[in-house]
Amino acid sequence: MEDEHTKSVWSKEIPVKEQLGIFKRLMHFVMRFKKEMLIALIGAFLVSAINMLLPFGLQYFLDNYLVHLSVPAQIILFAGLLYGVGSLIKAILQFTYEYFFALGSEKSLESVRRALYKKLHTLGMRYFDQTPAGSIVSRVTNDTMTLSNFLTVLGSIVMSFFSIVSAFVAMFTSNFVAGLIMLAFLPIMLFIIWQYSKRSSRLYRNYRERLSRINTDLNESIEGVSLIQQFKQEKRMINYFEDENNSLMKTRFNMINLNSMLLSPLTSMLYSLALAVALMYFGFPLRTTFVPAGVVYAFSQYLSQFFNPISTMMDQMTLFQDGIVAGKRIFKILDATQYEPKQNAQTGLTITKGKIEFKHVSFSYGGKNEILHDISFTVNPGETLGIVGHTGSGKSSIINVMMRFYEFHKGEILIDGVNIKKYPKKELRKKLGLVLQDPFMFYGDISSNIRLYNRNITDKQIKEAAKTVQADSFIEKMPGKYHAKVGEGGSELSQGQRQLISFARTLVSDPKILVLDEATANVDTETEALIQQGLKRLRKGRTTLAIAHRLSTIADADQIIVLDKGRIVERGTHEQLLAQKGYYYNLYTLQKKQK
Ligand SMILES: Nc1ncnc2c1ncn2[C@@H]1O[C@H](COP(=O)(O)OP(=O)(O)OP(=O)(O)O)[C@@H](O)[C@H]1O
Repeated sequence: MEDEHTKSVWSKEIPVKEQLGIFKRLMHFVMRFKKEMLIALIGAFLVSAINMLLPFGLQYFLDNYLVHLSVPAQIILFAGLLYGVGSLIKAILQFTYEYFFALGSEKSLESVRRALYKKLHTLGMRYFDQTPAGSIVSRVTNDTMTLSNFLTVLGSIVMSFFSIVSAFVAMFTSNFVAGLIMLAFLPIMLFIIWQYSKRSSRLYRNYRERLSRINTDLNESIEGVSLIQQFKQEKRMINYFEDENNSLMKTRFNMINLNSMLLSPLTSMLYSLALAVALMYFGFPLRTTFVPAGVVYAFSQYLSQFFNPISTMMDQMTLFQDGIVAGKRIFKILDATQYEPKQNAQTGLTITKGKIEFKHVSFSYGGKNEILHDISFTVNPGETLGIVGHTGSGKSSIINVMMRFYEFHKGEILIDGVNIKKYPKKELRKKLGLVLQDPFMFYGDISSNIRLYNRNITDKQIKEAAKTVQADSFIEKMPGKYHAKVGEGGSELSQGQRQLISFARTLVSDPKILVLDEATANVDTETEALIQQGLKRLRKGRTTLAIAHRLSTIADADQIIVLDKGRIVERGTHEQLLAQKGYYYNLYTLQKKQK
């Protein structure tokens, strides 16, 4: 999906200086594969040299032998053989150039993709809050593909450059004055290229913008199909799409017009003109010296070696610009600075007991609006802390700072008496188990979703864990059992089943501390009972922070804190809080009435 980020990049022209900067950085990736690129460059150079030599050889043969009526058969044979060998060497060199260039380009692209993916894993939640997932996917896939075109164009530009230079060298060697006359066509060509590039880049930007709008529309109408049908929005959507589609076609049409006017016809007209001028010069009646036919032949070859690459280059100019834009968007990710909160990897500290202390913790997502204010509590090893409060009161935010998804700037969080920031990330992730309301399922099977590709976990352990959290019975009923396929996002599993699998997943990783966002929605009473039992078993012997939407589920918690607008407004056990007849009491009675 294209997005606002995309649009802003397309609608603005990138200043030349910035384009050069992007180009240099892209070349940095390419230069990692110097060996391949150097071989390709030598290949391209030699191909151009042969392109220059072959007509030269033919010119020599024409002027020295073919003009005479009787040419010895050996000479003809030798000339034919020489030309054949030359063409064969050219083909081999062409292959070498293309092969090594493709190899270098693909390796460069692979390294760009790797760098992007690696970078994404260093970025914090803040980055993902601000960047639409669709745009990230499009950066890693589409934009790197666009870079592939860009590199192909780059190769063709190098090749064209060699071809143009060698054509000129050959023309000057063959006939200096004619070469000079042909040089006059160069500024004309450059002028046409300049004019073409100005117009085509504007049209191309326009085209991409419209295409991106169509993509966004399409995406919206697929994702929101139920809403569209429910509110009878089909007609409006179709009309809107038609308008966009029409504009796209018009822009595309303008592009085709420009290309069909400027691209081939103009260059081939100029080529014919140049050829005519050359022929006129060679056949000029007042000439005192005779110009041999071979020279005329070679000249016509050199002229086509000059004009053809120019029209190819013009044709590919938009792809080149496309590559620069793709590069800009890729570097935007590589330069992002919203890193995940830092942990100290050197300390080697381990979490053994699981005591949690929040001391005057305050937190904001963007650094402006404080969401959590002065939060303090202690949870002793093995105890459960229930967190309750209205929607938006800050429950998930407490989990977010506890899990180190976001950095907090005021106060302290201690685990086993040590500042949470001092634990290596690996230790933290190992000892803190997070169970979310709607757990994510990976593409694969049930067992890989429980094991999460940790090879140290045996099948037996998986089954034990599933049994403990009561997931085993439904897994055993599935076709394929523990190897039953799980599609993208686990859509063919019910929410309750996904919950139970995620419990098993957490149980096999055996964390010291559990962080739970309690599941409530859309499960039947039977599954609810299963989930509650599973949770109870999961919590056993572990320190637990649990967000509870249904208060009955944490009635047995050792301590409950009640949040309101990011502050703790009440704390105590279920009974103590009910007796206070405050927020908790009100929430509890409200929920009872709703039942
Ligand atoms: N990623 C985020 N970026 C910016 N603000 C956020 C983000 N997540 C939550 N908030 C804001 O922080 C406040 C607290 O949200 P939080 O999700 O912690 O509430 P909650 O109590 O868990 O709500 P719920 O019960 O609906 O899940 C809300 O005002 C919300 O708009």
